[in-house]
Amino acid sequence: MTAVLELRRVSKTHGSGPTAVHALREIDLTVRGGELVAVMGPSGSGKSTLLTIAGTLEEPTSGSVVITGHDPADLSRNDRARLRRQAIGYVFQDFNLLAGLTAVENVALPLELDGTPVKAARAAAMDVLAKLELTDRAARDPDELSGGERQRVAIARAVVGQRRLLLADEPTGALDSLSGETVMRLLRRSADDGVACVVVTHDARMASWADRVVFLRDGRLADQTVPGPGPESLLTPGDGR
Ligand SMILES: Nc1ncnc2c1ncn2[C@@H]1O[C@H](COP(=O)(O)OP(=O)(O)OP(=O)(O)O)[C@@H](O)[C@H]1O
Repeated sequence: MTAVLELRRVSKTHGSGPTAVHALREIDLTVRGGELVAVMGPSGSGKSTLLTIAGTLEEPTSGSVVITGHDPADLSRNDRARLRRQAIGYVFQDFNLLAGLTAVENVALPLELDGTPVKAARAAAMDVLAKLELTDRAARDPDELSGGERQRVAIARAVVGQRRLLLADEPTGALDSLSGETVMRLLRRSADDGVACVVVTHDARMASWADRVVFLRDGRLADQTVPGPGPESLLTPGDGR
């Protein structure tokens, strides 16, 4: 499969001088369609920064980002916004579902914003919700759903349409382990359908769903492993193996 996301020597520095924070240092990372990559590392190691830069929500201080062959820095504001809407799906820990819109309206929204007629957008949204076994929750408002259901709706919204890249920041963090497994299974299924998925997680069990785990330490890519048969293989990265 071709590369969907390429980070080339990406660095991000906040501020300057002695108080500068080097959130990322010369990160090289390529994620292909069909691949699920987990990003792990201690608090403050740069995981969220990596995700927001990969999602074009923030610009690197140096280095380049290529998404489906485009460097967002070379695109006009409008084209960058289109790339963001059409090619990239985001799942955040706090879901970000809009209150006052039903589940299906939330999922259809990105398509409608992009000009898909309402009826077609709702039909596509219902298809995705059905895949996530949420058909009977489609007409509910977010506050009438459980945490796990809300997270599945957020994933449905992230994958609706022809997204090539799915970025998830601690998508299982607020969930019990059963709901967390469901979310990881969905991300796995998206990857198996050809989407490039990057998921930040603290949880080695969740990372064991990935094809590859990258470890960040102090903004550097410290290690990469392929999950073994059990999650315990991820618990001691970089231990001299
Ligand atoms: N806007 C900002 N201004 C200054 N420093 C920032 C800013 N955003 C992030 N940082 C710093 O950059 C570093 C990396 O932050 P980031 O949020 O990417 O870490 P993380 O690995 O996601 O952490 P956590 O696991 O706690 O969410 C941290 O030291 C953080 O304090």
